[in-house]
Amino acid sequence: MLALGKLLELTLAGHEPSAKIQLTPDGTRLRWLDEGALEVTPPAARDNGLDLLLSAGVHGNETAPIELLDRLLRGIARNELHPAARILFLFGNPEAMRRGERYVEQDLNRLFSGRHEQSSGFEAIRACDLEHLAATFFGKESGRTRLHYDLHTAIRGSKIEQFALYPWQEGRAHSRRELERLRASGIEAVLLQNKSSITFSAFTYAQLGAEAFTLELGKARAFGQNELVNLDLLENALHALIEGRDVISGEPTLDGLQLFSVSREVIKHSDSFQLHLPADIENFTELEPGYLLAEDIADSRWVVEERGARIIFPNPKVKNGLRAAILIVPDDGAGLV
Ligand SMILES: O=C(O)CCC(=O)N[C@@H](CCC(=O)O)C(=O)O
Ligand SMILES: [Zn+2]
Repeated sequence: MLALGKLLELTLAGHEPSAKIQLTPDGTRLRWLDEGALEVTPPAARDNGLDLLLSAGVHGNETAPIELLDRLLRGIARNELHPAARILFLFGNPEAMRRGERYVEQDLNRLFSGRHEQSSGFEAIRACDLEHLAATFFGKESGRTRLHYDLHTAIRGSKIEQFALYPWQEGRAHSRRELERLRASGIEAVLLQNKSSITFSAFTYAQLGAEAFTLELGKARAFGQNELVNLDLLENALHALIEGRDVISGEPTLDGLQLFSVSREVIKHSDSFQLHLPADIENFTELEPGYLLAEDIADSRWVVEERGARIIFPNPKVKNGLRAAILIVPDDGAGLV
């Protein structure tokens, strides 16, 4: 296998490859760009016009998606997968990956869309670098298709194991076609965002015009302990995307895909913040109207008012000013185009 196919090994060891460019026997070019960043270019005759950004390890302890990208890249480097798409592989936070931690100083996935400029330190620099890598990859050329999957796993268990978060931008509708493809990739639910955000997928969606998603693929575990996370459907879909084959076999459908929208984000404002949920509560647990969800400074209270409300990503340990949970409600998909 070509040495650049071992991007994960190189990244975990903190090594730069001696050869930065390599060619597979079928003429695919691999180019190392930066720590944890590798561009794949198919031979011109096979290029189908898709620019596919695949990222994982934005949270360093979310290893199942990191291992998935490693398998894909090794498949390309072994000449087993034959790309028709241009691809940018990114391991988001190499230092956190080496430490097996979500982040080193601060959550990298809260530093995009310029937020890194108001901050400093390791993750702020990396967010700036990732923005540049993504912007350069997608380039200025119009007429190509831009797609970004930012792969994650969640801190806690979930009633719905594999789900997507679809960013939002003023004046832009969510695409039914993209959701049909996600459904065919094993994604069971999609959360349609309704305001801008400072995550990586929100950046590529709103600033770079890509179709972009955060994919949550099960519970975070250490390297080598992901046998309970079944990514077969997604992996097959990514093979198809990479090789320019249809992901959807048969009639496209949204049947079986649950849609939700954000009702409210619970923001932690102070050290007095208290979240009134059991520590082991699962994502997508339903909460009854009237339930006292959280309390914070100056007697502020979060009481559930919505019918059919569910909770995701509850985390009272986030830094002040950040999202400590999301209350979501079912969505009928009327806004899809
Ligand atoms: O399990 C949790 O509490 C967090 C899981 C996680 O890392 N989720 C992403 C979602 C990003 C998005 O909102 O698109 C995150 O919080 O960064
Ligand atoms: Zn994550």
